[in-house]
Amino acid sequence: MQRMKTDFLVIGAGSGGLSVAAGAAQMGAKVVLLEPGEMGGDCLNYGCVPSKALIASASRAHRMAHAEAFGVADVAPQVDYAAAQAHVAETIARIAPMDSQERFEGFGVTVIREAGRFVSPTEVQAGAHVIAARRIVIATGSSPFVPPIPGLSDVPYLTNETLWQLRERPGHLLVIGGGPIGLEMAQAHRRLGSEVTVIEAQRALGREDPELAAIVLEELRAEGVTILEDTQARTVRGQGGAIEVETADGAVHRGTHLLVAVGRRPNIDGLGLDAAGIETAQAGIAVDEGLRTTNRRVYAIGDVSGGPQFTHVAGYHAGLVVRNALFGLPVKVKPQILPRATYTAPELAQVGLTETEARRIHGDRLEVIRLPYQHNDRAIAMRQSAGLLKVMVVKGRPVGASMAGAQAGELIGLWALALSARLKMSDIAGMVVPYPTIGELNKRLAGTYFSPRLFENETVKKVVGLVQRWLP
Ligand SMILES: Cc1cc2nc3c(=O)[nH]c(=O)nc-3n(C[C@H](O)[C@H](O)[C@H](O)COP(=O)(O)OP(=O)(O)OC[C@H]3O[C@@H](n4cnc5c(N)ncnc54)[C@H](O)[C@@H]3O)c2cc1C
Ligand SMILES: NC(=O)c1ccc[n+]([C@@H]2O[C@H](COP(=O)([O-])OP(=O)(O)OC[C@H]3O[C@@H](n4cnc5c(N)ncnc54)[C@H](O)[C@@H]3O)[C@@H](O)[C@H]2O)c1
Repeated sequence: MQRMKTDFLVIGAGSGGLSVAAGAAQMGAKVVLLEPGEMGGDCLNYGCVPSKALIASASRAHRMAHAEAFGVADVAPQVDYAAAQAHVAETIARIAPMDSQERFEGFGVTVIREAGRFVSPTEVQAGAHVIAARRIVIATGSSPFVPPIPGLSDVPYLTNETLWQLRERPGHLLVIGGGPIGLEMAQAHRRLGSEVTVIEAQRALGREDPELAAIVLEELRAEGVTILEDTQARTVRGQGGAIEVETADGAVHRGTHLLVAVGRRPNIDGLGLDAAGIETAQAGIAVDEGLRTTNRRVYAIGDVSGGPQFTHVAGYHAGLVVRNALFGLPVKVKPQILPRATYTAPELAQVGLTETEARRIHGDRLEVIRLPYQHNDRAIAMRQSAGLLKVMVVKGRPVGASMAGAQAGELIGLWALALSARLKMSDIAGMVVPYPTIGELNKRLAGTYFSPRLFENETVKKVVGLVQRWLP
């Protein structure tokens, strides 16, 4: 057994762990990083990157098939699914050097390609190494949750870990789960030419503002994705190429392939948390507002800590932990500044409070400012004018923003800044943006907040009248 000592031990080289390791090592700390699987974790290898690459292929196919309105003849795209998956693999390969062992060793990080397991409150065993560390960061992420549906384990099913190995296009893809994974992949496959049926036990995109989710669901349905809501998958049977899902209403849905996307479970098995006095909660490792576990020397970040499961959240957690552990600065997670986006077309994005949450918290003080995309010249030119922005405002400051429409994932960035920097609506209204851009929607929405105050205000009218009388 080889014994080592370090300042920082990071368990898991995904979005969160890599950010901690890079930050801490480049600021002079001694860092050991453990990873038994692929460097880069879920996001690079099985999540964000492959899904967005496949969505890009699907978007190309869709545009070819829907060009006529622009004066360009529609063509039926000849989809080579294996080549689309090769594009996915190439995208991963192009990004992988950023997360590679070599790059991190270049920062001075000791990378050990083994799984870590606590053997005491301050020590972790990884293969033939026992590493004692002053601070330990658990960043082991999450895995697809596979529900105990009778028959599921007897049929070949896909998850986000195996979908990217598929080389034959599914003739009919059945998807259990209408969350972001299910719907992003449902639309991508439909656009690449598969029949797609989504089976959702409750409401599809159930975490989102229902009015905005409806805009996305309407488009997916219009493109031919069958989305069944309030429909629970009860049993699964069949074999590769001929799979049946029976739902609670007794209906039988037949397809060639099955994708299971019903949420995630935290990667805590085999970590030996008991040996370190680390407790778990329902959704993952229990942490306080500063991401410390019940063992004060150990932090948990990213998906395994049970909060919102996004790459940018894992990265944000990493920044807080580095600040706290290296400089002793107090840190606190601010859930209200964390955005999210679902990359369907149209996109769906959220930061801060939804309308329902804001109404519950702020009651009558809440103003909801709405702006449909149909007023945006660029959206009209691109025939992408289906969409809606809603911003929740209290006393002149935004407390939440929700939107569905083209580039919503880009538009939400400004509201994420507004919430984190506590900007006022007047700051957004005062910004000048280039014409014609989709981004003008943000400024125009802020203008909509002020228009009744300026244009329907008798005092303003009197002041203007007076000033005009005195001006030469
Ligand atoms: C299909 C899909 C699409 C997604 N799309 C997006 C998106 O568009 N945008 C977005 O923000 N998020 C997206 N996500 C979520 C995002 O991938 C995760 O939130 C993010 O990867 C979490 O980072 P993490 O560091 O917590 O975990 P991960 O990135 O999963 O890294 C955890 C690492 O820990 C390793 N590990 C596990 N156990 C051990 C152990 N005992 N010892 C050492 N190492 C261990 C794992 O092998 C893994 O490499 C998507 C997820 C999926 C599944
Ligand atoms: N664009 C992005 O940022 C992005 C994309 C994909 C995934 N992610 C992350 O990954 C996480 C996991 O995504 P997900 O879509 O797997 O999970 P999810 O929890 O968001 O959605 C799963 C859905 O499956 C449904 N469900 C559960 N059991 C079912 C059953 N037996 N039959 C039918 N439906 C059932 C649930 O009601 C829920 O709507 C997301 O919450 C998100 O944090 C992010």
